[in-house]
Amino acid sequence: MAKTLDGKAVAKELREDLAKTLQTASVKPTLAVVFDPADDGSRLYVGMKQRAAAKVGIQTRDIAVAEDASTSDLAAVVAELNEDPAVHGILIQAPLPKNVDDAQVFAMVAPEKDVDGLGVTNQGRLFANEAGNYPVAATPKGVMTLLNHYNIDPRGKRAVVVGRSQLFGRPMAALLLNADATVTIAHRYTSKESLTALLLAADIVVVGVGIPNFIQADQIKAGAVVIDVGMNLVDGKACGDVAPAVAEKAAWLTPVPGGVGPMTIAILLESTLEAALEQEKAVE
Ligand SMILES: NC(=O)C1=CN([C@@H]2O[C@H](COP(=O)(O)OP(=O)(O)OC[C@H]3O[C@@H](n4cnc5c(N)ncnc54)[C@H](OP(=O)(O)O)[C@@H]3O)[C@@H](O)[C@H]2O)C=CC1
Ligand SMILES: Nc1nc(=O)c2c([nH]1)NC[C@@H]1CN(c3ccc(C(=O)N[C@@H](CCC(=O)O)C(=O)O)cc3)C=[N+]21
Repeated sequence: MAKTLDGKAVAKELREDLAKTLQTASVKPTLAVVFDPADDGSRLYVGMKQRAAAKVGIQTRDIAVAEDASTSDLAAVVAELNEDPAVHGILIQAPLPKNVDDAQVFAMVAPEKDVDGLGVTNQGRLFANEAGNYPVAATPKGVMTLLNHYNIDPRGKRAVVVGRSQLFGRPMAALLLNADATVTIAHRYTSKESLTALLLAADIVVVGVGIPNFIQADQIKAGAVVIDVGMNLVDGKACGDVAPAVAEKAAWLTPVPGGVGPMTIAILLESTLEAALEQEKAVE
């Protein structure tokens, strides 16, 4: 039976450390959250992010986007937030309304306020494995933090990332590559046969496609580490992309809920604090 990678517990520790740091910090960070209130998921996740922020001492500012907003409407919103010295971090919660190109909006965020690391500058730094501190997408960074917590070192391991979005798959693959894993990315055009062959050879599998039970037990090598990033609502209950029976094959598995989700939120808060501290240093 797989052991649990307890994201909920690790995230709680992280948030407690942050709260402690913030008690004596010289700055009170503010995170602006740009989101589509008509999207059920966004309302739910943004609410969770705001509550977690308030608990550690990070202020949030909501910017609800109108249903008929365009990319250029968003450009004006983001430009204003970029200029506002009271805002330290800007989160563009995906997906935005249908007429908006999410990637274009990610790219408009000033790199020093891009706490989710989704803009081209910060993604470029990640892909170049640039040294130093810069924000990295919270979900993949949360996965790396969780692996590190359990002393699972990707170096020399065969890792398969399923999904290639800007939010998850691409930065996940870059982080694993930077950590010296041998990385393969699978996506919609990877045949089922190829995917199964890749998965059966993988030591570390990280899946985020948004399809319940997408990964089955007979596709997983005995003893593999399996990270379930998927977040699906089935009959009102959260479930991931990995079938429950995978727990009988894997050595380690993240639960849903209580795995990657809470890590994503904790890392976002950590990146917001880091951005605020950097910006304060810059004006001194
Ligand atoms: N727990 C958390 O903190 C987070 C959870 N999530 C969850 O992770 C999942 C993915 O999110 P996100 O990346 O934003 O979603 P996207 O819809 O942007 O991307 C989905 C990815 O899955 C790939 N895909 C779709 N169908 C298949 C298939 N049949 N075989 C292989 N690959 C496939 C797509 O491939 P292609 O590029 O070819 O279209 C795409 O790269 C969702 O369930 C989301 O809710 C996301 C972010 C954070
Ligand atoms: N710019 C941007 N950054 C994101 O990080 C981002 C985004 N856009 N768009 C949508 C996805 C989704 N996402 C989640 C975060 C936490 C949970 C989470 O904490 N989930 C709980 C369960 C929630 C429930 O019970 O329904 C858990 O896994 O334990 C889920 C999903 C962040 N995303």
